[in-house]
Amino acid sequence: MEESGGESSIEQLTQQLAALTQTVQDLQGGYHQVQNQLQALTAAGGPPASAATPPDPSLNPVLTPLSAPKWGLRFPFFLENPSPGLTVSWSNVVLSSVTFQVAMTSLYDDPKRAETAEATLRTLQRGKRPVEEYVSDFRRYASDTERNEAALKHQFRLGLSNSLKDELAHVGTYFSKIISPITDLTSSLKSFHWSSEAQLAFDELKRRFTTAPILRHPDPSLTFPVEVDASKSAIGAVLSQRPVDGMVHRAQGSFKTFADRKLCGGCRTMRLLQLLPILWKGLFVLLVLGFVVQFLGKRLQESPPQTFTLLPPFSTPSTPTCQPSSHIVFLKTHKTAGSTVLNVLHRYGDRNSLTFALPQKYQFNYPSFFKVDMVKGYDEVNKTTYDLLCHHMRFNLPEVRKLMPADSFYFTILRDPATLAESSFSYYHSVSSAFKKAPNLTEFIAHPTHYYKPGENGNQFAHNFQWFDLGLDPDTPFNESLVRAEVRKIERTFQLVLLSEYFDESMVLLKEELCWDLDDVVTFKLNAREASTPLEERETEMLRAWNALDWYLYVYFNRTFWEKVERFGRERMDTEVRKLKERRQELVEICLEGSNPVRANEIKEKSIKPFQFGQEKIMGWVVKMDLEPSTRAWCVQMVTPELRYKDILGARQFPGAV
Ligand SMILES: Nc1ncnc2c1ncn2[C@@H]1O[C@H](COP(=O)(O)OS(=O)(=O)O)[C@@H](OP(=O)(O)O)[C@H]1O
Repeated sequence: MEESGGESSIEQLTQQLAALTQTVQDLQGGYHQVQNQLQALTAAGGPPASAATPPDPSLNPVLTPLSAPKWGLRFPFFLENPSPGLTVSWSNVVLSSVTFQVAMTSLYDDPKRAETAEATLRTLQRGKRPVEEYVSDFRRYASDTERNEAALKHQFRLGLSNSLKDELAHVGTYFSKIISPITDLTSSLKSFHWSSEAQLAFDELKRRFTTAPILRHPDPSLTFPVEVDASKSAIGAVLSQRPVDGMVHRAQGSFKTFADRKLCGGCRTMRLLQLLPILWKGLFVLLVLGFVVQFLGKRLQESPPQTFTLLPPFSTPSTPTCQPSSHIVFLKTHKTAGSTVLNVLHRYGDRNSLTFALPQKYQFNYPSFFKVDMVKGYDEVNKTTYDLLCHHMRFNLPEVRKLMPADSFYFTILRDPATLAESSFSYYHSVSSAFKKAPNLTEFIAHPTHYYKPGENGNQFAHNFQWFDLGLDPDTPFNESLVRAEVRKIERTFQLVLLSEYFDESMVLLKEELCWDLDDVVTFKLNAREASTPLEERETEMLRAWNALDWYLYVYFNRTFWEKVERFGRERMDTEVRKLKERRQELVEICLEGSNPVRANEIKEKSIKPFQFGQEKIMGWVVKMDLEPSTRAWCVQMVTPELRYKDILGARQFPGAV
């Protein structure tokens, strides 16, 4: 858990518990008041108040741990009416205990509680996003009519997750039919066209989201599922019912943040919508929640902090306005600063316990097309999904979609094909048949077709390299309308295309899109060569002409990049880039010996030595030794080379695997 201010997580948890206990007392007070009013009414001969049915003592709730979480994140406990003969349940422990403390002590001894809570914590740590938050984001977008029109459409364009579709389907009987013109747009088989039907569906959806919900009484004869959710920074529970109409009816919800950052969607205060008829059960829910808070608190206190605490924080966290993304596809193109971007993703996933779709071995069988069976741990039957997919591959969208959640954020990075070709020539000289045949770069530039034959070994490195990585044919003759059509398809898939020449601006846009913090995207340059060969202007032009498909791609996304910067605001971008550079400098001074990268042989620590390949010297960094351990761990993460970090993540994700 991240520290906020000087308050420890356990102190915050204790406060949460105290607040919950207070709420329980309030509920008890409310219940007695209602009882008194009922008695007064009955004594006066008035009609019994149907909304305030007193709890039936025969409805003693039972807490049942589910064998497997049914809806991903949710949720381990159900309250049910017991069958005759059922033995002691936790609820009985809670309800018959003299004090809350006594009840908690008994609960700690229950082995099932520990198992279930641990499983919950594991699932929750994966950082999946609850449907409720998605929906509440939607509501927020939808109600802010003018300004967020584009944002709402964008949400649809990203694709709706299955759980969200489920949730939306419950909003109205014909709802799924209503939105089908929009959900169809997310199909990989169709191109994205915002039709008039989509607009109508969109308007209807918006109307439904912004109209008030209708309250109804819960049915005391039915089950009340308790949905519990927690992350490192918050915990929440919702009591709901799914009566015969099949719709989810939320009865009561509580959401508490442990620290005041970034949980905009969930910063809801306790709402007691239908308090009276469920008073008795509501009381129980809060007791359960209290125990979960205590338990998680104990766990968090026991586990070592995963994030740095002694580095000075960059700035006071701002008021949250968005929800951080944790489902991400990054197409790591070659020789485009992808390793530096990858380090950002490795660190973020590592610190937030996200799951990575990792290659079985070194790479996803590059240069073959990506396939799901190349992913470690992928289970065809259970359709495993992952939070992050970010290692080198030849892109293959239908296969990627099989294992990445529908709401994943797709992005990639491009570089001017001329400088990329210069880097590629030196790096892949020994593995590309075309490069091997050419006596030097100048000769290759002068007569590329003399050396290059399509399909020969390693020749993807020598011609329209980025086009190839994107899953397209690098030897397609240039035809503007066909190329434009392909590029538009790429644009529909990737929400953001970064440029390695504008790396800092790229990181600011990325941070903005993912709703991350500045510290998440601060980097040291990785995988850089000691020296490069400067290109003459004419050579640059010739390399761009030889790689015409890549050049078209680059020019197109250069334009969209700067349009994004315009929308972001030029001045704002300048300010953010300045902050990023300042923070990088600060971290250089904290973490590194010297401010320049060094050759591998000058780095004594084996785990951070840069991987060497090809003719050139690949540079790395020396991390200061005399740092406080958590600060040092942070610094080491920032310079850990790609393959080493991949192995660390693999070992964590598949403990015991060879
Ligand atoms: N922050 C930043 N800004 C600009 N450029 C950067 C940055 N980080 C890495 N680089 C340059 O990217 C080149 C390495 O790219 P990759 O890491 O994608 O290479 S690889 O395909 O993973 O081997 C390599 O380029 P060359 O030095 O020309 O080979 C790096 O210098």
